[in-house]
This record gives sequence, C-alpha cells and structure tokens, in this order.
Amino acid sequence: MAAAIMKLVNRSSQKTFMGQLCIAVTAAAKASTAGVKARAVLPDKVKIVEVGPRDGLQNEKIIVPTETKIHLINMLSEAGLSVIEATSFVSPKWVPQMADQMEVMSGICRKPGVTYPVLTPNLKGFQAAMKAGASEVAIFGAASELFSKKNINCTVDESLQRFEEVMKAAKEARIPVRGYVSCVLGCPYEGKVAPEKVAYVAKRLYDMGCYEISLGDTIGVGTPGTMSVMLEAVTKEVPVNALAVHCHDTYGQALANILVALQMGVSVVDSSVAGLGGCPYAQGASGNVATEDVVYMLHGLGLRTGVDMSKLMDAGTFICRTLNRKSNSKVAQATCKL
Ligand SMILES: CC(C)(COP(=O)([O-])OP(=O)([O-])OC[C@H]1O[C@@H](n2cnc3c(N)ncnc32)[C@H](O)[C@@H]1OP(=O)([O-])[O-])[C@@H](O)C(=O)NCCC(=O)NCCSC(=O)C[C@@](C)(O)CC(=O)[O-]
Repeated sequence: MAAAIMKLVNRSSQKTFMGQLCIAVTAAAKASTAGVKARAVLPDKVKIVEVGPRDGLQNEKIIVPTETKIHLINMLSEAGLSVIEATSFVSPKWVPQMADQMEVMSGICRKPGVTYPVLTPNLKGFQAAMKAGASEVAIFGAASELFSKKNINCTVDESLQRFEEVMKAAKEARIPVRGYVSCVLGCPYEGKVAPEKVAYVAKRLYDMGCYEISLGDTIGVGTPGTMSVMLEAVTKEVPVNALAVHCHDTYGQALANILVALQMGVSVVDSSVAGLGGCPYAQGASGNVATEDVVYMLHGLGLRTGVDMSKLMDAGTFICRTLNRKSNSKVAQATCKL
C-alpha cells in the first residue's frame, strides 16, 4: 500500500492526492477485510469535536494554570471550532489536572453557536457540571473490562448503570449527552477487543439516549483494516450518523483511520489541537490526532469544517509555547508554527 501511495504522491497535486489516497486506503481496507463496503461519497461537511483542553491537557504532568486553559479555549472558539470539550467533572484525586473545572467553566467566553461539553462519570459529576452552567455533558464507558476498572473503578455493566442515572437527570434538565466508548481497537491491559463488544456498549449508550457515540481508539493501535471491521459491527447496531471517531495517533495511523471512517459514512471527528494528550489510565498512549492535521486533510478533500486554519495554528502555537513542548501536528512542524 505504501508504494501505491508514493506513486500517487509523485504525480498528483495535493487535492488530487487526497482523493487518490482515499481510493488507496479503501483498496487496502477492502483487501484486508472481506465484505467491508466503503461508501464512495464522503460527507460534504465534517464536524470536528476539539478535545484538546480536556483530553489533551488532562495528561500534562505539570498543572496547567487555569488562565492558560481559558485562553486556549477562547482561541479555539475564535478559530471556528463549534464543539470544544472544555474540562471534566471527575474526581480531583483521580485526575488532578481537571480540578479547576468550575473556574474554567466560569472563565471562558462562551461564543454563541459553540458548545462546550464536559465529561461526567457519574451523578455527582453531572450535578457539579450543572452548577457550573454546562449545557452539554459526556459519559464515558469502555469496551474493555480492565480499562473500565482502571479508568472509572467499575465494570462495564456497573458503568452503564451509573450512566442511566446521569441520563435520567440529563433528560429532566434537557441536557444533551454524548457517549464515549474507549478501547474500541485495543486495550492497554487486555489487548484485542472484540468489535461485538464495542457494538454492544455503543448500542447501550445510544439506546439510553446519547445523541452521539464517540468511538475511541484510546491507545492508537488501530489500522484502516481494524477500523473498518469495528465500524462494520457498530453500524449494525447504531446509525452511522450518530457516530464519531476519536483516534489517538500512537502508531501514526489516525488520519488513515479517520479517512476510512469518513468513507463509511461517519461525519464527526474528535481531535486535539497540537496533538496534545493521552489518557492517564492508558500508559504509553500518545495524544489525539492533531486538529491541524485533520483540518488540513479535510480541506484538502474539499470538505467544509468551518475552521480557520491560521487561527487554529495560532492556538496550537500558544499552547505549545506555554507548555514548552513541541507540537505533535505535522502541519505545524511543516510550517514551523511551533
Ligand atoms: C468515576 C470516579 C469518580 C470513581 O471513583 P471512585 O473512587 O470509585 O468513586 P467513589 O464514588 O467511591 O468516591 C470516592 C471519592 O471521589 C469523590 N467523587 C466521586 N465522583 C466524583 C466526581 N464526579 N467529581 C468529584 N469527586 C467525585 C467522592 O465524593 C469521594 O470523595 P471522598 O469522600 O473520598 O473525599 C473516578 O474513577 C474518576 O474520577 N475517574 C475519572 C478518570 C478519568 O477522568 N479518566 C480520563 C478520561 S477518559 C478518557 O480519557 C478516554 C476518552 C474519553 O478520552 C476516550 C478515549 O480516548 O478512548
């Protein structure tokens, strides 16, 4: 597949290359997964869910000042991102980096038309999020028992029971709820994860009322082949227009995996500015795919995102300079916006 792609690079403009890369990736996915049908047509608009301020920053070793978080979120909304996951209402003993949830929520400049979802693992988190004025929340489960235990200290079925309580309260308060399924393409503790288990958890979250299910390759081990097999299983249970993909880039496969998901009808992509992040309960997992790289690919494919690349790059530069770290975005590296 690499040779085929290089051939295409040599004789194509960037836009044509992206189109042809689509075809090459589809061919590879088809070859490795008998029976998988990729859609010929890509969505014309893709919603990006920016998770940098939460998924990205939760893993930073040094506590990031609240003012920095607020400034980053405001820069991201100015860049045209319409969904920015702002923080999480989890136990500060488990994730100290998110202990300033209240201050972050009260400090950000809420731009009309932008939503700022927050993670809520249980009713306590949901109630705190309501006090902070959150207008959307996310519950987060896993397709792996061991990961569930390490991340939220309960089994998958226990977590689903907790989420029912959150859903009930959210319905009463008319708050939309997004659902996450972690470890959809592999688990740091259990290894392989069955696509049927992913489909089971995704369906449970969808049936209890989540309007969107984000499928997380938490440790970034997926490939276009495993992504298409997993999506094939999940789309039998959950409508594709209610799915999002959330790819970490540990093995450099995230953009290819996203492309396969788009071809299979997914039109919501999670990403993190400057590729910040990792999960504190998944050692060795790298950050999310960089938002800059996703936007570059999508715009190259002629798809609309509503994101202003230049302002997005400024947000990436700001957070990298402030944290004194190198951007994981290839686009930022290529254009020296570091
Ligand atoms: C779920 C719990 C709380 C269970 O933790 P627990 O210890 O089992 O909870 P508990 O109910 O026994 O309570 C223990 C203490 O925590 C407090 N507590 C209880 N709930 C809350 C709350 N909501 N907010 C604040 N405090 C809370 C509670 O009040 C009590 O306080 P104490 O009496 O000891 O002083 C804990 O395991 C936790 O906070 N886990 C969060 C882990 C986390 O945030 N992980 C990262 C996010 S997931 C992720 O990154 C993956 C994702 C979404 O990005 C997708 C992907 O990449 O795959």
